[in-house]
Amino acid sequence: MSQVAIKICGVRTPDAIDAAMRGGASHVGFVHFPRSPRHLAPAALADLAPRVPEHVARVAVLVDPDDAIIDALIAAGGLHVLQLHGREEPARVAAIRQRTGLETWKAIPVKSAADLAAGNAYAGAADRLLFDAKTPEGAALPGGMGHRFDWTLLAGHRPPLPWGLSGGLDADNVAHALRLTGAPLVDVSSGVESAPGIKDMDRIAAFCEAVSRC
Ligand SMILES: O=C(O)c1ccccc1NCC(=O)[C@H](O)[C@H](O)COP(=O)(O)O
Repeated sequence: MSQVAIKICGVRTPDAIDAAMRGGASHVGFVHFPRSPRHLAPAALADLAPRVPEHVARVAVLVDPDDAIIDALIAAGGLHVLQLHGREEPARVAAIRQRTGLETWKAIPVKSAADLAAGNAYAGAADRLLFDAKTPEGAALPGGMGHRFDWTLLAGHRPPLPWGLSGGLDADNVAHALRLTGAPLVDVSSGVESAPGIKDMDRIAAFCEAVSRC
């Protein structure tokens, strides 16, 4: 049985949550970013969140959020984790973590080896780094685009805080990614969808199955 934690990100429907639960996901991610096909407003989150069992972490994915939207999402979603996916500096991450008392993750966009080092500045500010593929300049979204980075960059990298791997993962490549990186947590969105924002239950099952075999 795999010890690797699984986050299914960008869920918008009860059946996607149920599929993630059947697959043994440890985290489900709710995206709040109006330009995203996965965007959920607080009211929609409030409808969906109770579907997630208590032992599974509800993660809000946010881009440079202000305190008001953080508070609205926490009130709506009974959140366990805030995933900051914008340009939040360490001081802002630390302030959000301190103010909310929630586990706080910082996404680190990666294209080259130099990008990995940017994560080190978040030691003491964040609870976890999420190494994700850097999306192209001018892209509509800072994540959730199915891009991957060179996973060999992570071989031998020892981040100073817990971490996870994200970006372009799917059922066919996740075992390879885990062999190369040894990631303790994997995060997927597009790779378990049939179209942007549309989760595919069979792909969720296949992804979780592939991770569980590792
Ligand atoms: O998924 C989105 O639409 C999104 C929008 C704005 C900021 C972050 C977003 N997603 C972040 C995630 O956690 C994704 O799971 C991660 O980037 C991996 O996505 P994918 O490559 O599609 O698996």
